[in-house]
Amino acid sequence: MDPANSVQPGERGTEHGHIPVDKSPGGAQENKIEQEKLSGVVKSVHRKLRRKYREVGDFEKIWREHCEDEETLSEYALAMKNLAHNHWTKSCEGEGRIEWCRSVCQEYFLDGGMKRMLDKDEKTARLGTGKAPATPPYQNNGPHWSSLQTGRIRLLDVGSCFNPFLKFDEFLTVGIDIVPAVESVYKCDFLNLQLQPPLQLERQAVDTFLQQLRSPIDALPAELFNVVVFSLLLSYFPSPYQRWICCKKAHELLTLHGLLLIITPDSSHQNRHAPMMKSWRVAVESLGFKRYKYVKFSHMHLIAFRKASLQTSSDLVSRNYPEMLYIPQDFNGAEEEEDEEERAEAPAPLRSELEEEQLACGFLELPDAPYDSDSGESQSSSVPFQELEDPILLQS
Ligand SMILES: C[S@@+](CC[C@H](N)C(=O)[O-])C[C@H]1O[C@@H](n2cnc3c(N)ncnc32)[C@H](O)[C@@H]1O
Repeated sequence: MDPANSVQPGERGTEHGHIPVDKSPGGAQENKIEQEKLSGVVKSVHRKLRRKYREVGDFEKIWREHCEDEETLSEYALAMKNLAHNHWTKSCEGEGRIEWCRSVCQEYFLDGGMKRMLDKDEKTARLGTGKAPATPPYQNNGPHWSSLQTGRIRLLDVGSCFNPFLKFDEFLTVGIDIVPAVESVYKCDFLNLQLQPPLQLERQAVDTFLQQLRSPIDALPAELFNVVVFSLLLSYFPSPYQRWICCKKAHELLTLHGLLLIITPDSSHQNRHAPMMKSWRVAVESLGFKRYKYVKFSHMHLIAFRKASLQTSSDLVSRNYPEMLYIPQDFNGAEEEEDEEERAEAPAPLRSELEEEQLACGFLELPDAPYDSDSGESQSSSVPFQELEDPILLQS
């Protein structure tokens, strides 16, 4: 039986559908080979997109062709689902990106985090002007902070693949993907999603609207979601402009004070790509967000932004904000990509335990970044959900 085709935990109405991983010595070896094969499929799609972007330059054309390549897309979707369900269970447990998203939402919407942030904003405004704002921020036209304690948190998971949030009752989850790996995810190209005026409906009616969505989704009303998740999405795109379009759309789709959760792969030490993270922060905040949380796990950055304003302030004439959403691979030349391709095709050398762990996180690591055990020890597994000191990002 192809494990990727069996019932999985992300499916509507199913739970605990994990395929047991064969832990016998021979089985472990086979698992490893299988895992390498799967992460190879995923990585090669990313590489191919980057190569085409380098050669052709027109990201819209490349994207159109990519979305028409159904064979590659289906292979990718199956590989991704299989990796997540059957191979990332043990080694990456401390790296639970989905659990991190869940805990941030819990703290922000249900345990008073949003109220604390709004009180802080009010205090800052008071200090700035010397008087209290005419309307306290949480009584503006966004949702009253306490109203989110009833009702479910409306969550849009972009690039959902296997719908990992569906199993959590506190969310009314809408998973979208260009190639859904499970039936409960709606087919939708977020880059080309049309935005409509916001619904003028009561909460209950909005929930009903969301529960009645049908695949494919081509358009959605603005200000519909409390949370938008980009988990391992932005690095899929070869162009920073595509990442920018996504963040801008997320801003429009969120209710005031809603959260944008961005998870992006990076296996290096926290400080190695700190300038990149700072650059992302400036770009995303220019859209009307404020950073709420940041944490570095050993294989990824996890950032929560809250929509602090309905307006965006990005003046694209004075600063090239889209370019600020770069990733290290954007600067790879053809040669570096070819080297990577060759390395991927070469027979697997013997690996240390550490390298095995990195492999378990498959395609996550950035190409030039050696794993740094300091970061793993001090930032990840032991305190996975705590905000950690982030000296560089705090400097702006
Ligand atoms: C690396 S996978 C991440 C899957 C999942 N979010 C996770 O964290 O494991 C990236 C996913 O984004 C999807 N994707 C890429 N571009 C997209 C777009 N424009 N609209 C919707 N989904 C997209 C891909 O098909 C793929 O399933």
